[in-house]
Amino acid sequence: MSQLLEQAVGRLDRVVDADPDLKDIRKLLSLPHEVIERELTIRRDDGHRQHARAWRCRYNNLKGPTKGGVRFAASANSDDVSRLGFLMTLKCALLDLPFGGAKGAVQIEADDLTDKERYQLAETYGEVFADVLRPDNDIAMPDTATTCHDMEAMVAGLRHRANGMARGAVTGKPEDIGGIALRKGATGRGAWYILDKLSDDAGLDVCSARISVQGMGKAGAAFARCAREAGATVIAMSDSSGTLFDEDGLDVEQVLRTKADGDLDYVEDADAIISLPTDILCLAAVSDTVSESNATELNAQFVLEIANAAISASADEILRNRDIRVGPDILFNSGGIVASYLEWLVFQKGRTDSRQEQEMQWSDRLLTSAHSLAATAEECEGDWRLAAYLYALRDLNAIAVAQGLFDS
Ligand SMILES: NC(=O)c1ccc[n+]([C@@H]2O[C@H](COP(=O)([O-])OP(=O)(O)OC[C@H]3O[C@@H](n4cnc5c(N)ncnc54)[C@H](O)[C@@H]3O)[C@@H](O)[C@H]2O)c1
Repeated sequence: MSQLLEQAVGRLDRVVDADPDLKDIRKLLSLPHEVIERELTIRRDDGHRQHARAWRCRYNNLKGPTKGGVRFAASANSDDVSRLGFLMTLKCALLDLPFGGAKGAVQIEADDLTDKERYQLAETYGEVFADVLRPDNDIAMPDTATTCHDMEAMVAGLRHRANGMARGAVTGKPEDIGGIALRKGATGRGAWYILDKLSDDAGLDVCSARISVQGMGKAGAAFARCAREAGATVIAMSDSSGTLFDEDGLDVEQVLRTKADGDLDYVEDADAIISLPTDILCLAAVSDTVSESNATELNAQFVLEIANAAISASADEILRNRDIRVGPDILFNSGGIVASYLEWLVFQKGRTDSRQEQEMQWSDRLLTSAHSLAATAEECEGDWRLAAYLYALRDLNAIAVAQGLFDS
């Protein structure tokens, strides 16, 4: 097994210690169902061909068709794609969605591509995985560095390969081809919504909290906006180039506008945000941000993971010992997958509920899962990571047992 996946699956050992009945499902989840690796070729604007490795990991389909984002990243690899597919499996179980977990990636530096080349990249991903991506088998959606425009190109690619259910095989699409308005910013808004609903359990007054947000992309920006709108003070924001800080609070809209113009005036390097004194630190950038080497530097009361696998298992233990509570990724970044589920339902049902109905379904689903986590946490001395994994594993275990997958 590869290192990243091994570490992620290794976290399940604590879950089995808490509930030994889960040992069979832990074993079943230790390897992906399938990881498909293919070569993808695009024609650059100067005429030369560029080849790239592309993956689709269908980690587990106990609960239904697999679902997961597609990222374009120079650092993408099979191990990371599998780890993220594993986390998607747990997330769908915790949220009680009828999906298994998946993830896709293309190993490429997307920032180097022109708009035309980028369209071709997403379109080609759709073509190359047209035999896999179907609404009843595996459904793609946006992820790091991919947007609704990439999803539109992916739908076009599926269609080129006579995939007649292309719109149902991709969510996060623009609204004019079957996307839903609710999807925009759903991950960051969902993180804020859950934090607000669990604030009493966390011992936080979120509306008067001082908050730092690492990452100013789709998720971090939406979270920072919600925090500001609720009256919290966003004292720091960062991206890959540096950190902004103002003790009296940043003007989030102004920061995001200035970032769009490429004109930000950073006061610290990108890593500085990790150790700034704050009530809530929101990690909304990349995986593996907090490890054993910097977990002792954190100066926050509560750390919230929007980025998948932002905190390593050993860092989790350090934070636990320091009484710093962690809001785990599989709950706190689930606003996007729930919105994607509602978009997929539009294709399944052939009709769109009103925005208001969709908002209600979205918030109900998040609230139910937040309450499930809080109830399970009572068994786990308030450890939300353990509670989230315990709930998810029990759900998957019940299905596996009902399907007769384990020897009695
Ligand atoms: N957007 C979603 O719907 C969604 C859903 C679930 C999980 N996530 C996870 O949340 C994270 C962010 O997703 P996104 O969609 O906002 O991605 P994005 O690509 O839109 O934005 C990522 C942001 O992180 C910043 N960044 C990169 N390296 C950094 C560093 N070292 N320090 C500070 N900032 C850094 C980038 O500059 C950018 O602002 C990813 O890990 C993603 O997997 C996103």
